Amino acid sequence: MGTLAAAIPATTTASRHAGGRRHRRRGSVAVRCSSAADERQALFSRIAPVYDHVHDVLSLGQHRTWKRICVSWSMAKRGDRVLDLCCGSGDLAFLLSQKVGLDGQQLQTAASRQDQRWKACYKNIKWIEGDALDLPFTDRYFDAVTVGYGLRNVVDRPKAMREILRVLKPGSRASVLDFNKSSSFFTASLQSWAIDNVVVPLASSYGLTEEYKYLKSSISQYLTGEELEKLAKEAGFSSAKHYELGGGLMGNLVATR
Ligand SMILES: C/C(=C\Cc1cc(O)c2ccccc2c1O)CCC[C@H](C)CCC[C@H](C)CCCC(C)C
Ligand SMILES: C[S@@+](CC[C@H](N)C(=O)[O-])C[C@H]1O[C@@H](n2cnc3c(N)ncnc32)[C@H](O)[C@@H]1O
Repeated sequence: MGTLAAAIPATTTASRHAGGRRHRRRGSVAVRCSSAADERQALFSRIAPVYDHVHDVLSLGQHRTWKRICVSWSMAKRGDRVLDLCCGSGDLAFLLSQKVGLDGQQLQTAASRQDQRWKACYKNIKWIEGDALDLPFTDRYFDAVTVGYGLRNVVDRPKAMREILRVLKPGSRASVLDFNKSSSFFTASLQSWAIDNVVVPLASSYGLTEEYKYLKSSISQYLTGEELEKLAKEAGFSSAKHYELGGGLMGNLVATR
C-alpha cells in the first residue's frame, strides 16, 4: 500500500481524514500503508519530515522543474480526471490540481491566491490509500497519470505499468519521472559521485544515511530509458519515449495508451 492522489475537478468527498502534508483540511484523506513492501514504506515515512527540504537543497530546487516537466508532459488539462501515483507529499498532485482546475467562478478564487501555497483548486484532490499494483479505480478512468520517483520503488514494475494502462483512457498518457539509469559511463559516474559525496553526507546530517544509501542501490537496480520504453510497450502502451533531464541525471518516460 502507499500513496495515491486523484485530482478530479469536483469537490473532495473523501471519507477519512488523516491529513495531507501541507493541507490538513477536513475532507482530505491521507494515506497509510501496510503491505509486503512495509520496510520500503517505513523508509519513506522516515524521510517524509525532511523530504521536500532535502530535495530543494540537494537539487538546488531543480526537482521542482523536473516535476513540472513531468506534469506538463502528461498533457493533463482543465476539466480532466488525473491520477498521481506514489504521490508522497503531493508535489505532482498539487501541480496536476492546478492543471485540471475547478469549474467556473472558483477559478477566479484560485487565481487570486496565485502567490499563496494554498490554492482553491486543491479542493479537487482526493488523497487515497492504495496500492499501485492494485489500483482502486475502474478501467479507462483517468485522462492522465503521473508517477514521480515511484516506479523505481514498487516491487513489481510490469504490474504497475499494466495497472496504469488499465486505468488510463485510450489515447491518454502516463508520465513517469525518476532518476535516469544512464548508459553513459560519465553520467553514471557523475550521478554516483554526487550521491556518494553530496546526497548521502547531507542526508546523514538528518540521520538518513541508510535511507539515501538505498537510493543509490535502487537506481543501480532500475531500468535504463530504453528498458523503460520496452516495459511500457510490453504492458500494452501504443507508444513510449524516454527523455533525459538534468544533464542525464533524471529521466521522464512518456507512454501513450
Ligand atoms: C525528488 C528526488 C528524489 C526523490 C527520492 C526518491 C527515492 O526513490 C528515494 C529513495 C530513498 C531515499 C530518498 C529518495 C528520494 O529522495 C530527486 C531530487 C532529490 C535528489 C536526492 C537530488 C539528486 C541530486 C543530483 C544527483 C545532483 C543534482 C545536480 C544539479 C544541482 C542538478
Ligand atoms: C520517493 S517517494 C515519491 C513521492 C512523490 N511522488 C515525489 O515525486 O516526491 C516514493 C513514494 O512511493 C510510494 N510507494 C511505494 N510503493 C508504492 C505502492 N506499491 N503503491 C503506492 N505507493 C507506493 C511511497 O509510499 C512513497 O510515498
